[in-house]
Amino acid sequence: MAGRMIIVSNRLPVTVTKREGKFFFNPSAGGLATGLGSFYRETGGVWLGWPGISLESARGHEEDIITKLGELSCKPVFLSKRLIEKYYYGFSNKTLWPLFHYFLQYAVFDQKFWESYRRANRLFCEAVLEVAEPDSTIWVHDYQLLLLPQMLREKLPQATIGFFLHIPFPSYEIFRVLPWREEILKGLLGADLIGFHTYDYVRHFISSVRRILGFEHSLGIITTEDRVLRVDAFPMGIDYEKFAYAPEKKEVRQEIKRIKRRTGNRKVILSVDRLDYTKGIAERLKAYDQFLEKYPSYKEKVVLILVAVPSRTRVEHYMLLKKEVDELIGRINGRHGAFGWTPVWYLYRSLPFHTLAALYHIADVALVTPFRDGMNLIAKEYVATTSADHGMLVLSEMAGAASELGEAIIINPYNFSQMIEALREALEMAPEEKSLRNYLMKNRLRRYNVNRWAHEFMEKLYEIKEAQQAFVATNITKELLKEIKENFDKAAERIEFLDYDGTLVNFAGRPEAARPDEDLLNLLRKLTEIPKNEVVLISGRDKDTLEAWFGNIPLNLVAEHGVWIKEARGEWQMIEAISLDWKEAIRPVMENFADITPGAFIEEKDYALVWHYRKADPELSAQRARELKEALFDITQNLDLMVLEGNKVIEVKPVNINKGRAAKYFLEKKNFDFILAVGDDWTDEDLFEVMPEHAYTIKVGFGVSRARYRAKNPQEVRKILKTLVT
Ligand SMILES: O=P(O)(O)OC[C@H]1O[C@H](O[C@H]2O[C@H](CO)[C@@H](O)[C@H](O)[C@H]2O)[C@H](O)[C@@H](O)[C@@H]1O
Ligand SMILES: O=c1ccn([C@@H]2O[C@H](COP(=O)(O)OP(=O)(O)O)[C@@H](O)[C@H]2O)c(=O)[nH]1
Repeated sequence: MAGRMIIVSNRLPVTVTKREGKFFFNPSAGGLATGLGSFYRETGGVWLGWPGISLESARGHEEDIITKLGELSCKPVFLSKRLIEKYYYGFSNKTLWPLFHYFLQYAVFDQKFWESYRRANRLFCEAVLEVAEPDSTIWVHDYQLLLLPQMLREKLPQATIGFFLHIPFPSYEIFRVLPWREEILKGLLGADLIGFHTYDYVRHFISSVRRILGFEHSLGIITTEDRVLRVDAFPMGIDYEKFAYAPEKKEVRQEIKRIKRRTGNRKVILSVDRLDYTKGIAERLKAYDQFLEKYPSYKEKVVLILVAVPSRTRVEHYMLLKKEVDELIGRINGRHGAFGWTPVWYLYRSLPFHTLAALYHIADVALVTPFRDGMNLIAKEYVATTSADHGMLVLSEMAGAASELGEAIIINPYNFSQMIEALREALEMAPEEKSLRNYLMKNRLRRYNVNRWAHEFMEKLYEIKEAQQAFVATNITKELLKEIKENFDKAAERIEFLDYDGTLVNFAGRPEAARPDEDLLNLLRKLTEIPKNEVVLISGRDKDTLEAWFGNIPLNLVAEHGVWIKEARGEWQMIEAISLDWKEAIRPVMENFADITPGAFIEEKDYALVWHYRKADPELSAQRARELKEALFDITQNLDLMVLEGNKVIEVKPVNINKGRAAKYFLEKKNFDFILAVGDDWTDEDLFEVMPEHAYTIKVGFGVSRARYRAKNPQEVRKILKTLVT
C-alpha cells in the first residue's frame, strides 16, 4: 500500500460547531462516523470530509480549524452555505436518501440539486488530489459521494479505489426512477470494489447496472467497457469489546446506578435513533400506545425511554416528524400517565457514550423498528452491551442488521399487531431463552466486528486490484499504428482476417440490422485494391447474408465460422462435408426456450443453430441461457457437436468447425509476411490461436484474450484499416 490510506466521507468523524464566536469539536453522530472511527485510528490514515460547519462560518479561522482537525488526522473539505443547502440537504437528503429508502413520495428531483451534487463531488475530488499519490488507496463512503470514484479514476487511473454504501441500494424498479441514474452508476463504477451491507443490496445494484448500462456480471465481477471491478456484501460490524465491557467501566456503572434510581422496578423499553422518518419512530410510539391500551396491566410497570438524536433539521420531512413525535409523546403521556409515572421519557439530543451504554445495559427490551435501514448499528450495540439473560431485541426485518441477528424477535414494521405482540413477548421472555438467543448473536458480533469488516473489505480490494492485471493488454498507440503501417507497406504478401459483428460494426438489436454502411464498404473495397493483399472477412453469419452484403467486392468470405468459404472472385464451397442430422434433436429444445423467453429467437444457419437473447429481459434471459446450456450439454454429449456461448447468443455447431481451421486454409496457401487478425468474441480466439508469432492480433473490447493488442471499438478498428489504405 502506497502512502497513507485516504478515507473520504461526507461527514468527518468530528463535527465543528460555532457558538458565540467559539469553535467546538465534537464526535459526529450516526453509524458511519462511530463505526469507521475505530478502524481508521488503527490505520494511521487521513480522513477527508465536511466538518459540519459552512465556509462562511469558518471564514477567517480556516487555518485554526485545519490545524486542530489535522491533529486528529482529519482534513476538512469546506463547503459554502449554498452548496450545503443544495448538495447535502438537497440532492443527498431530499433526493437520494428518500429514494434509496423506498420513500419515493418524499423524493425531490431538481436539476439545481443535481448540479450542486456534482460540484460538491468535484470539490471532494480536488481535496483528495491534494493528498493522494498516483497509487494511493482511497476508500470512499456513502450516498453523498456516488460520483467521486469515477472522478478520482479519471485523475488517478492507477489508484486503488474502494467504495462502500451505508444505506440500502433499492430495487431496480425504484432506482430506475432517478433521472440521473446512468451518471450515478457510472460514477460508482470508477471504483475497484463496491461494498454493500447485505447481499440483497448487491443483487439490486448489479441488476440496475445490467439493465441500465448493459454491463454483465459473473460471480460478483462486473465487466465494463474497459475494466473489471468487484461487488460484494460486507455487513458492517461494531467495536464489540467496547460495548461488551462498557458496563464494567466506572463512568458507565455510575450512570447505570443513577438511571436505575429513577426507573426503579419498572421494566425499561429503549428506543434510540437519529430523528429520521426511515426509522419508524412515530409508528413505534403508536404501537406502544396501543400496547398499553391492549395490556393495561403493564401500566406503571414499564417505561419507554425514547432517545431521538437531532438530524437534518432543515429538511421539511424531518421538521414534520419532530412535530409529530412531540405531539404523540404528549398524547401518550397525557392519556396513560399517572402521578409518579410518565410512560415515555423523551430525550431529544445526542448522548455521550457512557449514558448510551448505561441505557443499553439497563433496557429489558430494545425496539428497533425502522421501515428501511442500511444496517442499524444501534441493534448490534444493544445486543453487545446487554447481559445475555436480561435484554431482548425486537428488530425490523427491513434493517440490514436483520440478516445477522435472526435470533432477535423479528417483525414487519408495517404490521402493527405483530409489533405489539413482539413487545409483550420480549417483556415476558424467560431468561434462559434470552440467554440462548443472545449468546448466538453476541458470538457472531464478536467474530465479525468492525475491524474484521474493514480488513475484509481491504483484502478484497487488493485482491481485485491484482486480478485486474490479467485483463491488461496493450492499447493501440500512435507508435504501434505507425509500425503496423510500415510493416504492411514493405511486406511482399499480406493478409487481413477481419471478423464482422462487434469488430467492423457495432451490435444491433437484430442481426439483420447490423448492415455495413457505405464508409465500411468503401474501406473494404480500397483494401482489396491493394496489390498482394488478401482480405478475409471471417464471420459466424450465414453465407447468403455475406453474399448479399459483400458479394460484389473481391473479398475472401468465410461464413458460419468456417463451414463455407468463398475465395475472392470464386464460388462458395465447403472445406469438408458435414452432417445435418443433429439439427432435429436441437431445434425443438431451442424453440421451447425461445417460447418461454419473450424477445429470444432462433437463427438457423446451414450448419449451426443459434439462440439469440439480446432483446430479451436481461435477468430472465441470463437464467434461461444457463438452463438452455445445461440442457444442450446433456443432449450433445454423445454427438460431435459443441455448445458455444457468444455475445448474447448460444450456438450449437459441429465440433470440427471453427475460425481457426478456416484461417489455416488461407495461411497455408502462401508465405504471408504481414498478417493482421481482428475479432471481438470467443469465436475469434480460435483465429488468434492459429496465428504465427509475427501476426498482429487485436481483440476488440475488454476481456481476457490470446490477442496481443486491444482496440476499444469498431471505430478504432476502422481507423487502423484506414491507415493501411492511405
Ligand atoms: O451525516 P448525517 O446526515 O448527520 O447522517 C448520519 C449518518 O447516517 C447514515 O448512516 C448509515 O450508516 C450506518 C453505518 O453503516 C448504517 O448502520 C445506517 O443504517 C445508515 O443509515 C448515513 O448513511 C451516513 O452517511 C450519515 O453520516
Ligand atoms: O445519542 C446517541 C445516539 C446514537 N449514537 C450512535 O449513532 C450511531 C447510529 O448508527 P445507526 O447505524 O444505528 O444509524 P444511522 O444514524 O447511521 O442511520 C450508533 O453507532 C450510536 O452509537 C450516538 O453516538 N449518540
